[in-house]
Amino acid sequence: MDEYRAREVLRRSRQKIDGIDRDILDLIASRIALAREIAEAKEVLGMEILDPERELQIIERTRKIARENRIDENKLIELMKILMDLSKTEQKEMLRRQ
Ligand SMILES: C=C(O[C@@H]1C=C(C(=O)O)C=C[C@H]1O)C(=O)O
Repeated sequence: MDEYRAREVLRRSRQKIDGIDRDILDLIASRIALAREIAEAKEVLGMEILDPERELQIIERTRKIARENRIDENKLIELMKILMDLSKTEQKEMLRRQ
């Protein structure tokens, strides 16, 4: 790869990463919106916000996807746990505000 091409790859790849980051953040917002809906349903059903069995399923699915894509599985699981913590915080906040 010559220098001209390398600069082009850097510019284009960063542009794509910016688009992907935007999509990821939009998807996180959609995930939180769904979690808020789930919180309302759980309240009607008398269920706890925390569902350890469901979280375990999500973690196992994440582990599988990490392995398939050769991504550090502990890091990817850590990321999913942050997303789940975020959704539980938002669920609690939404029920508190009701
Ligand atoms: C969103 C839910 O509530 C909690 C948050 C979860 C999540 O962010 O995926 C999963 C299980 C629950 O601990 C749910 O029960 O589906």
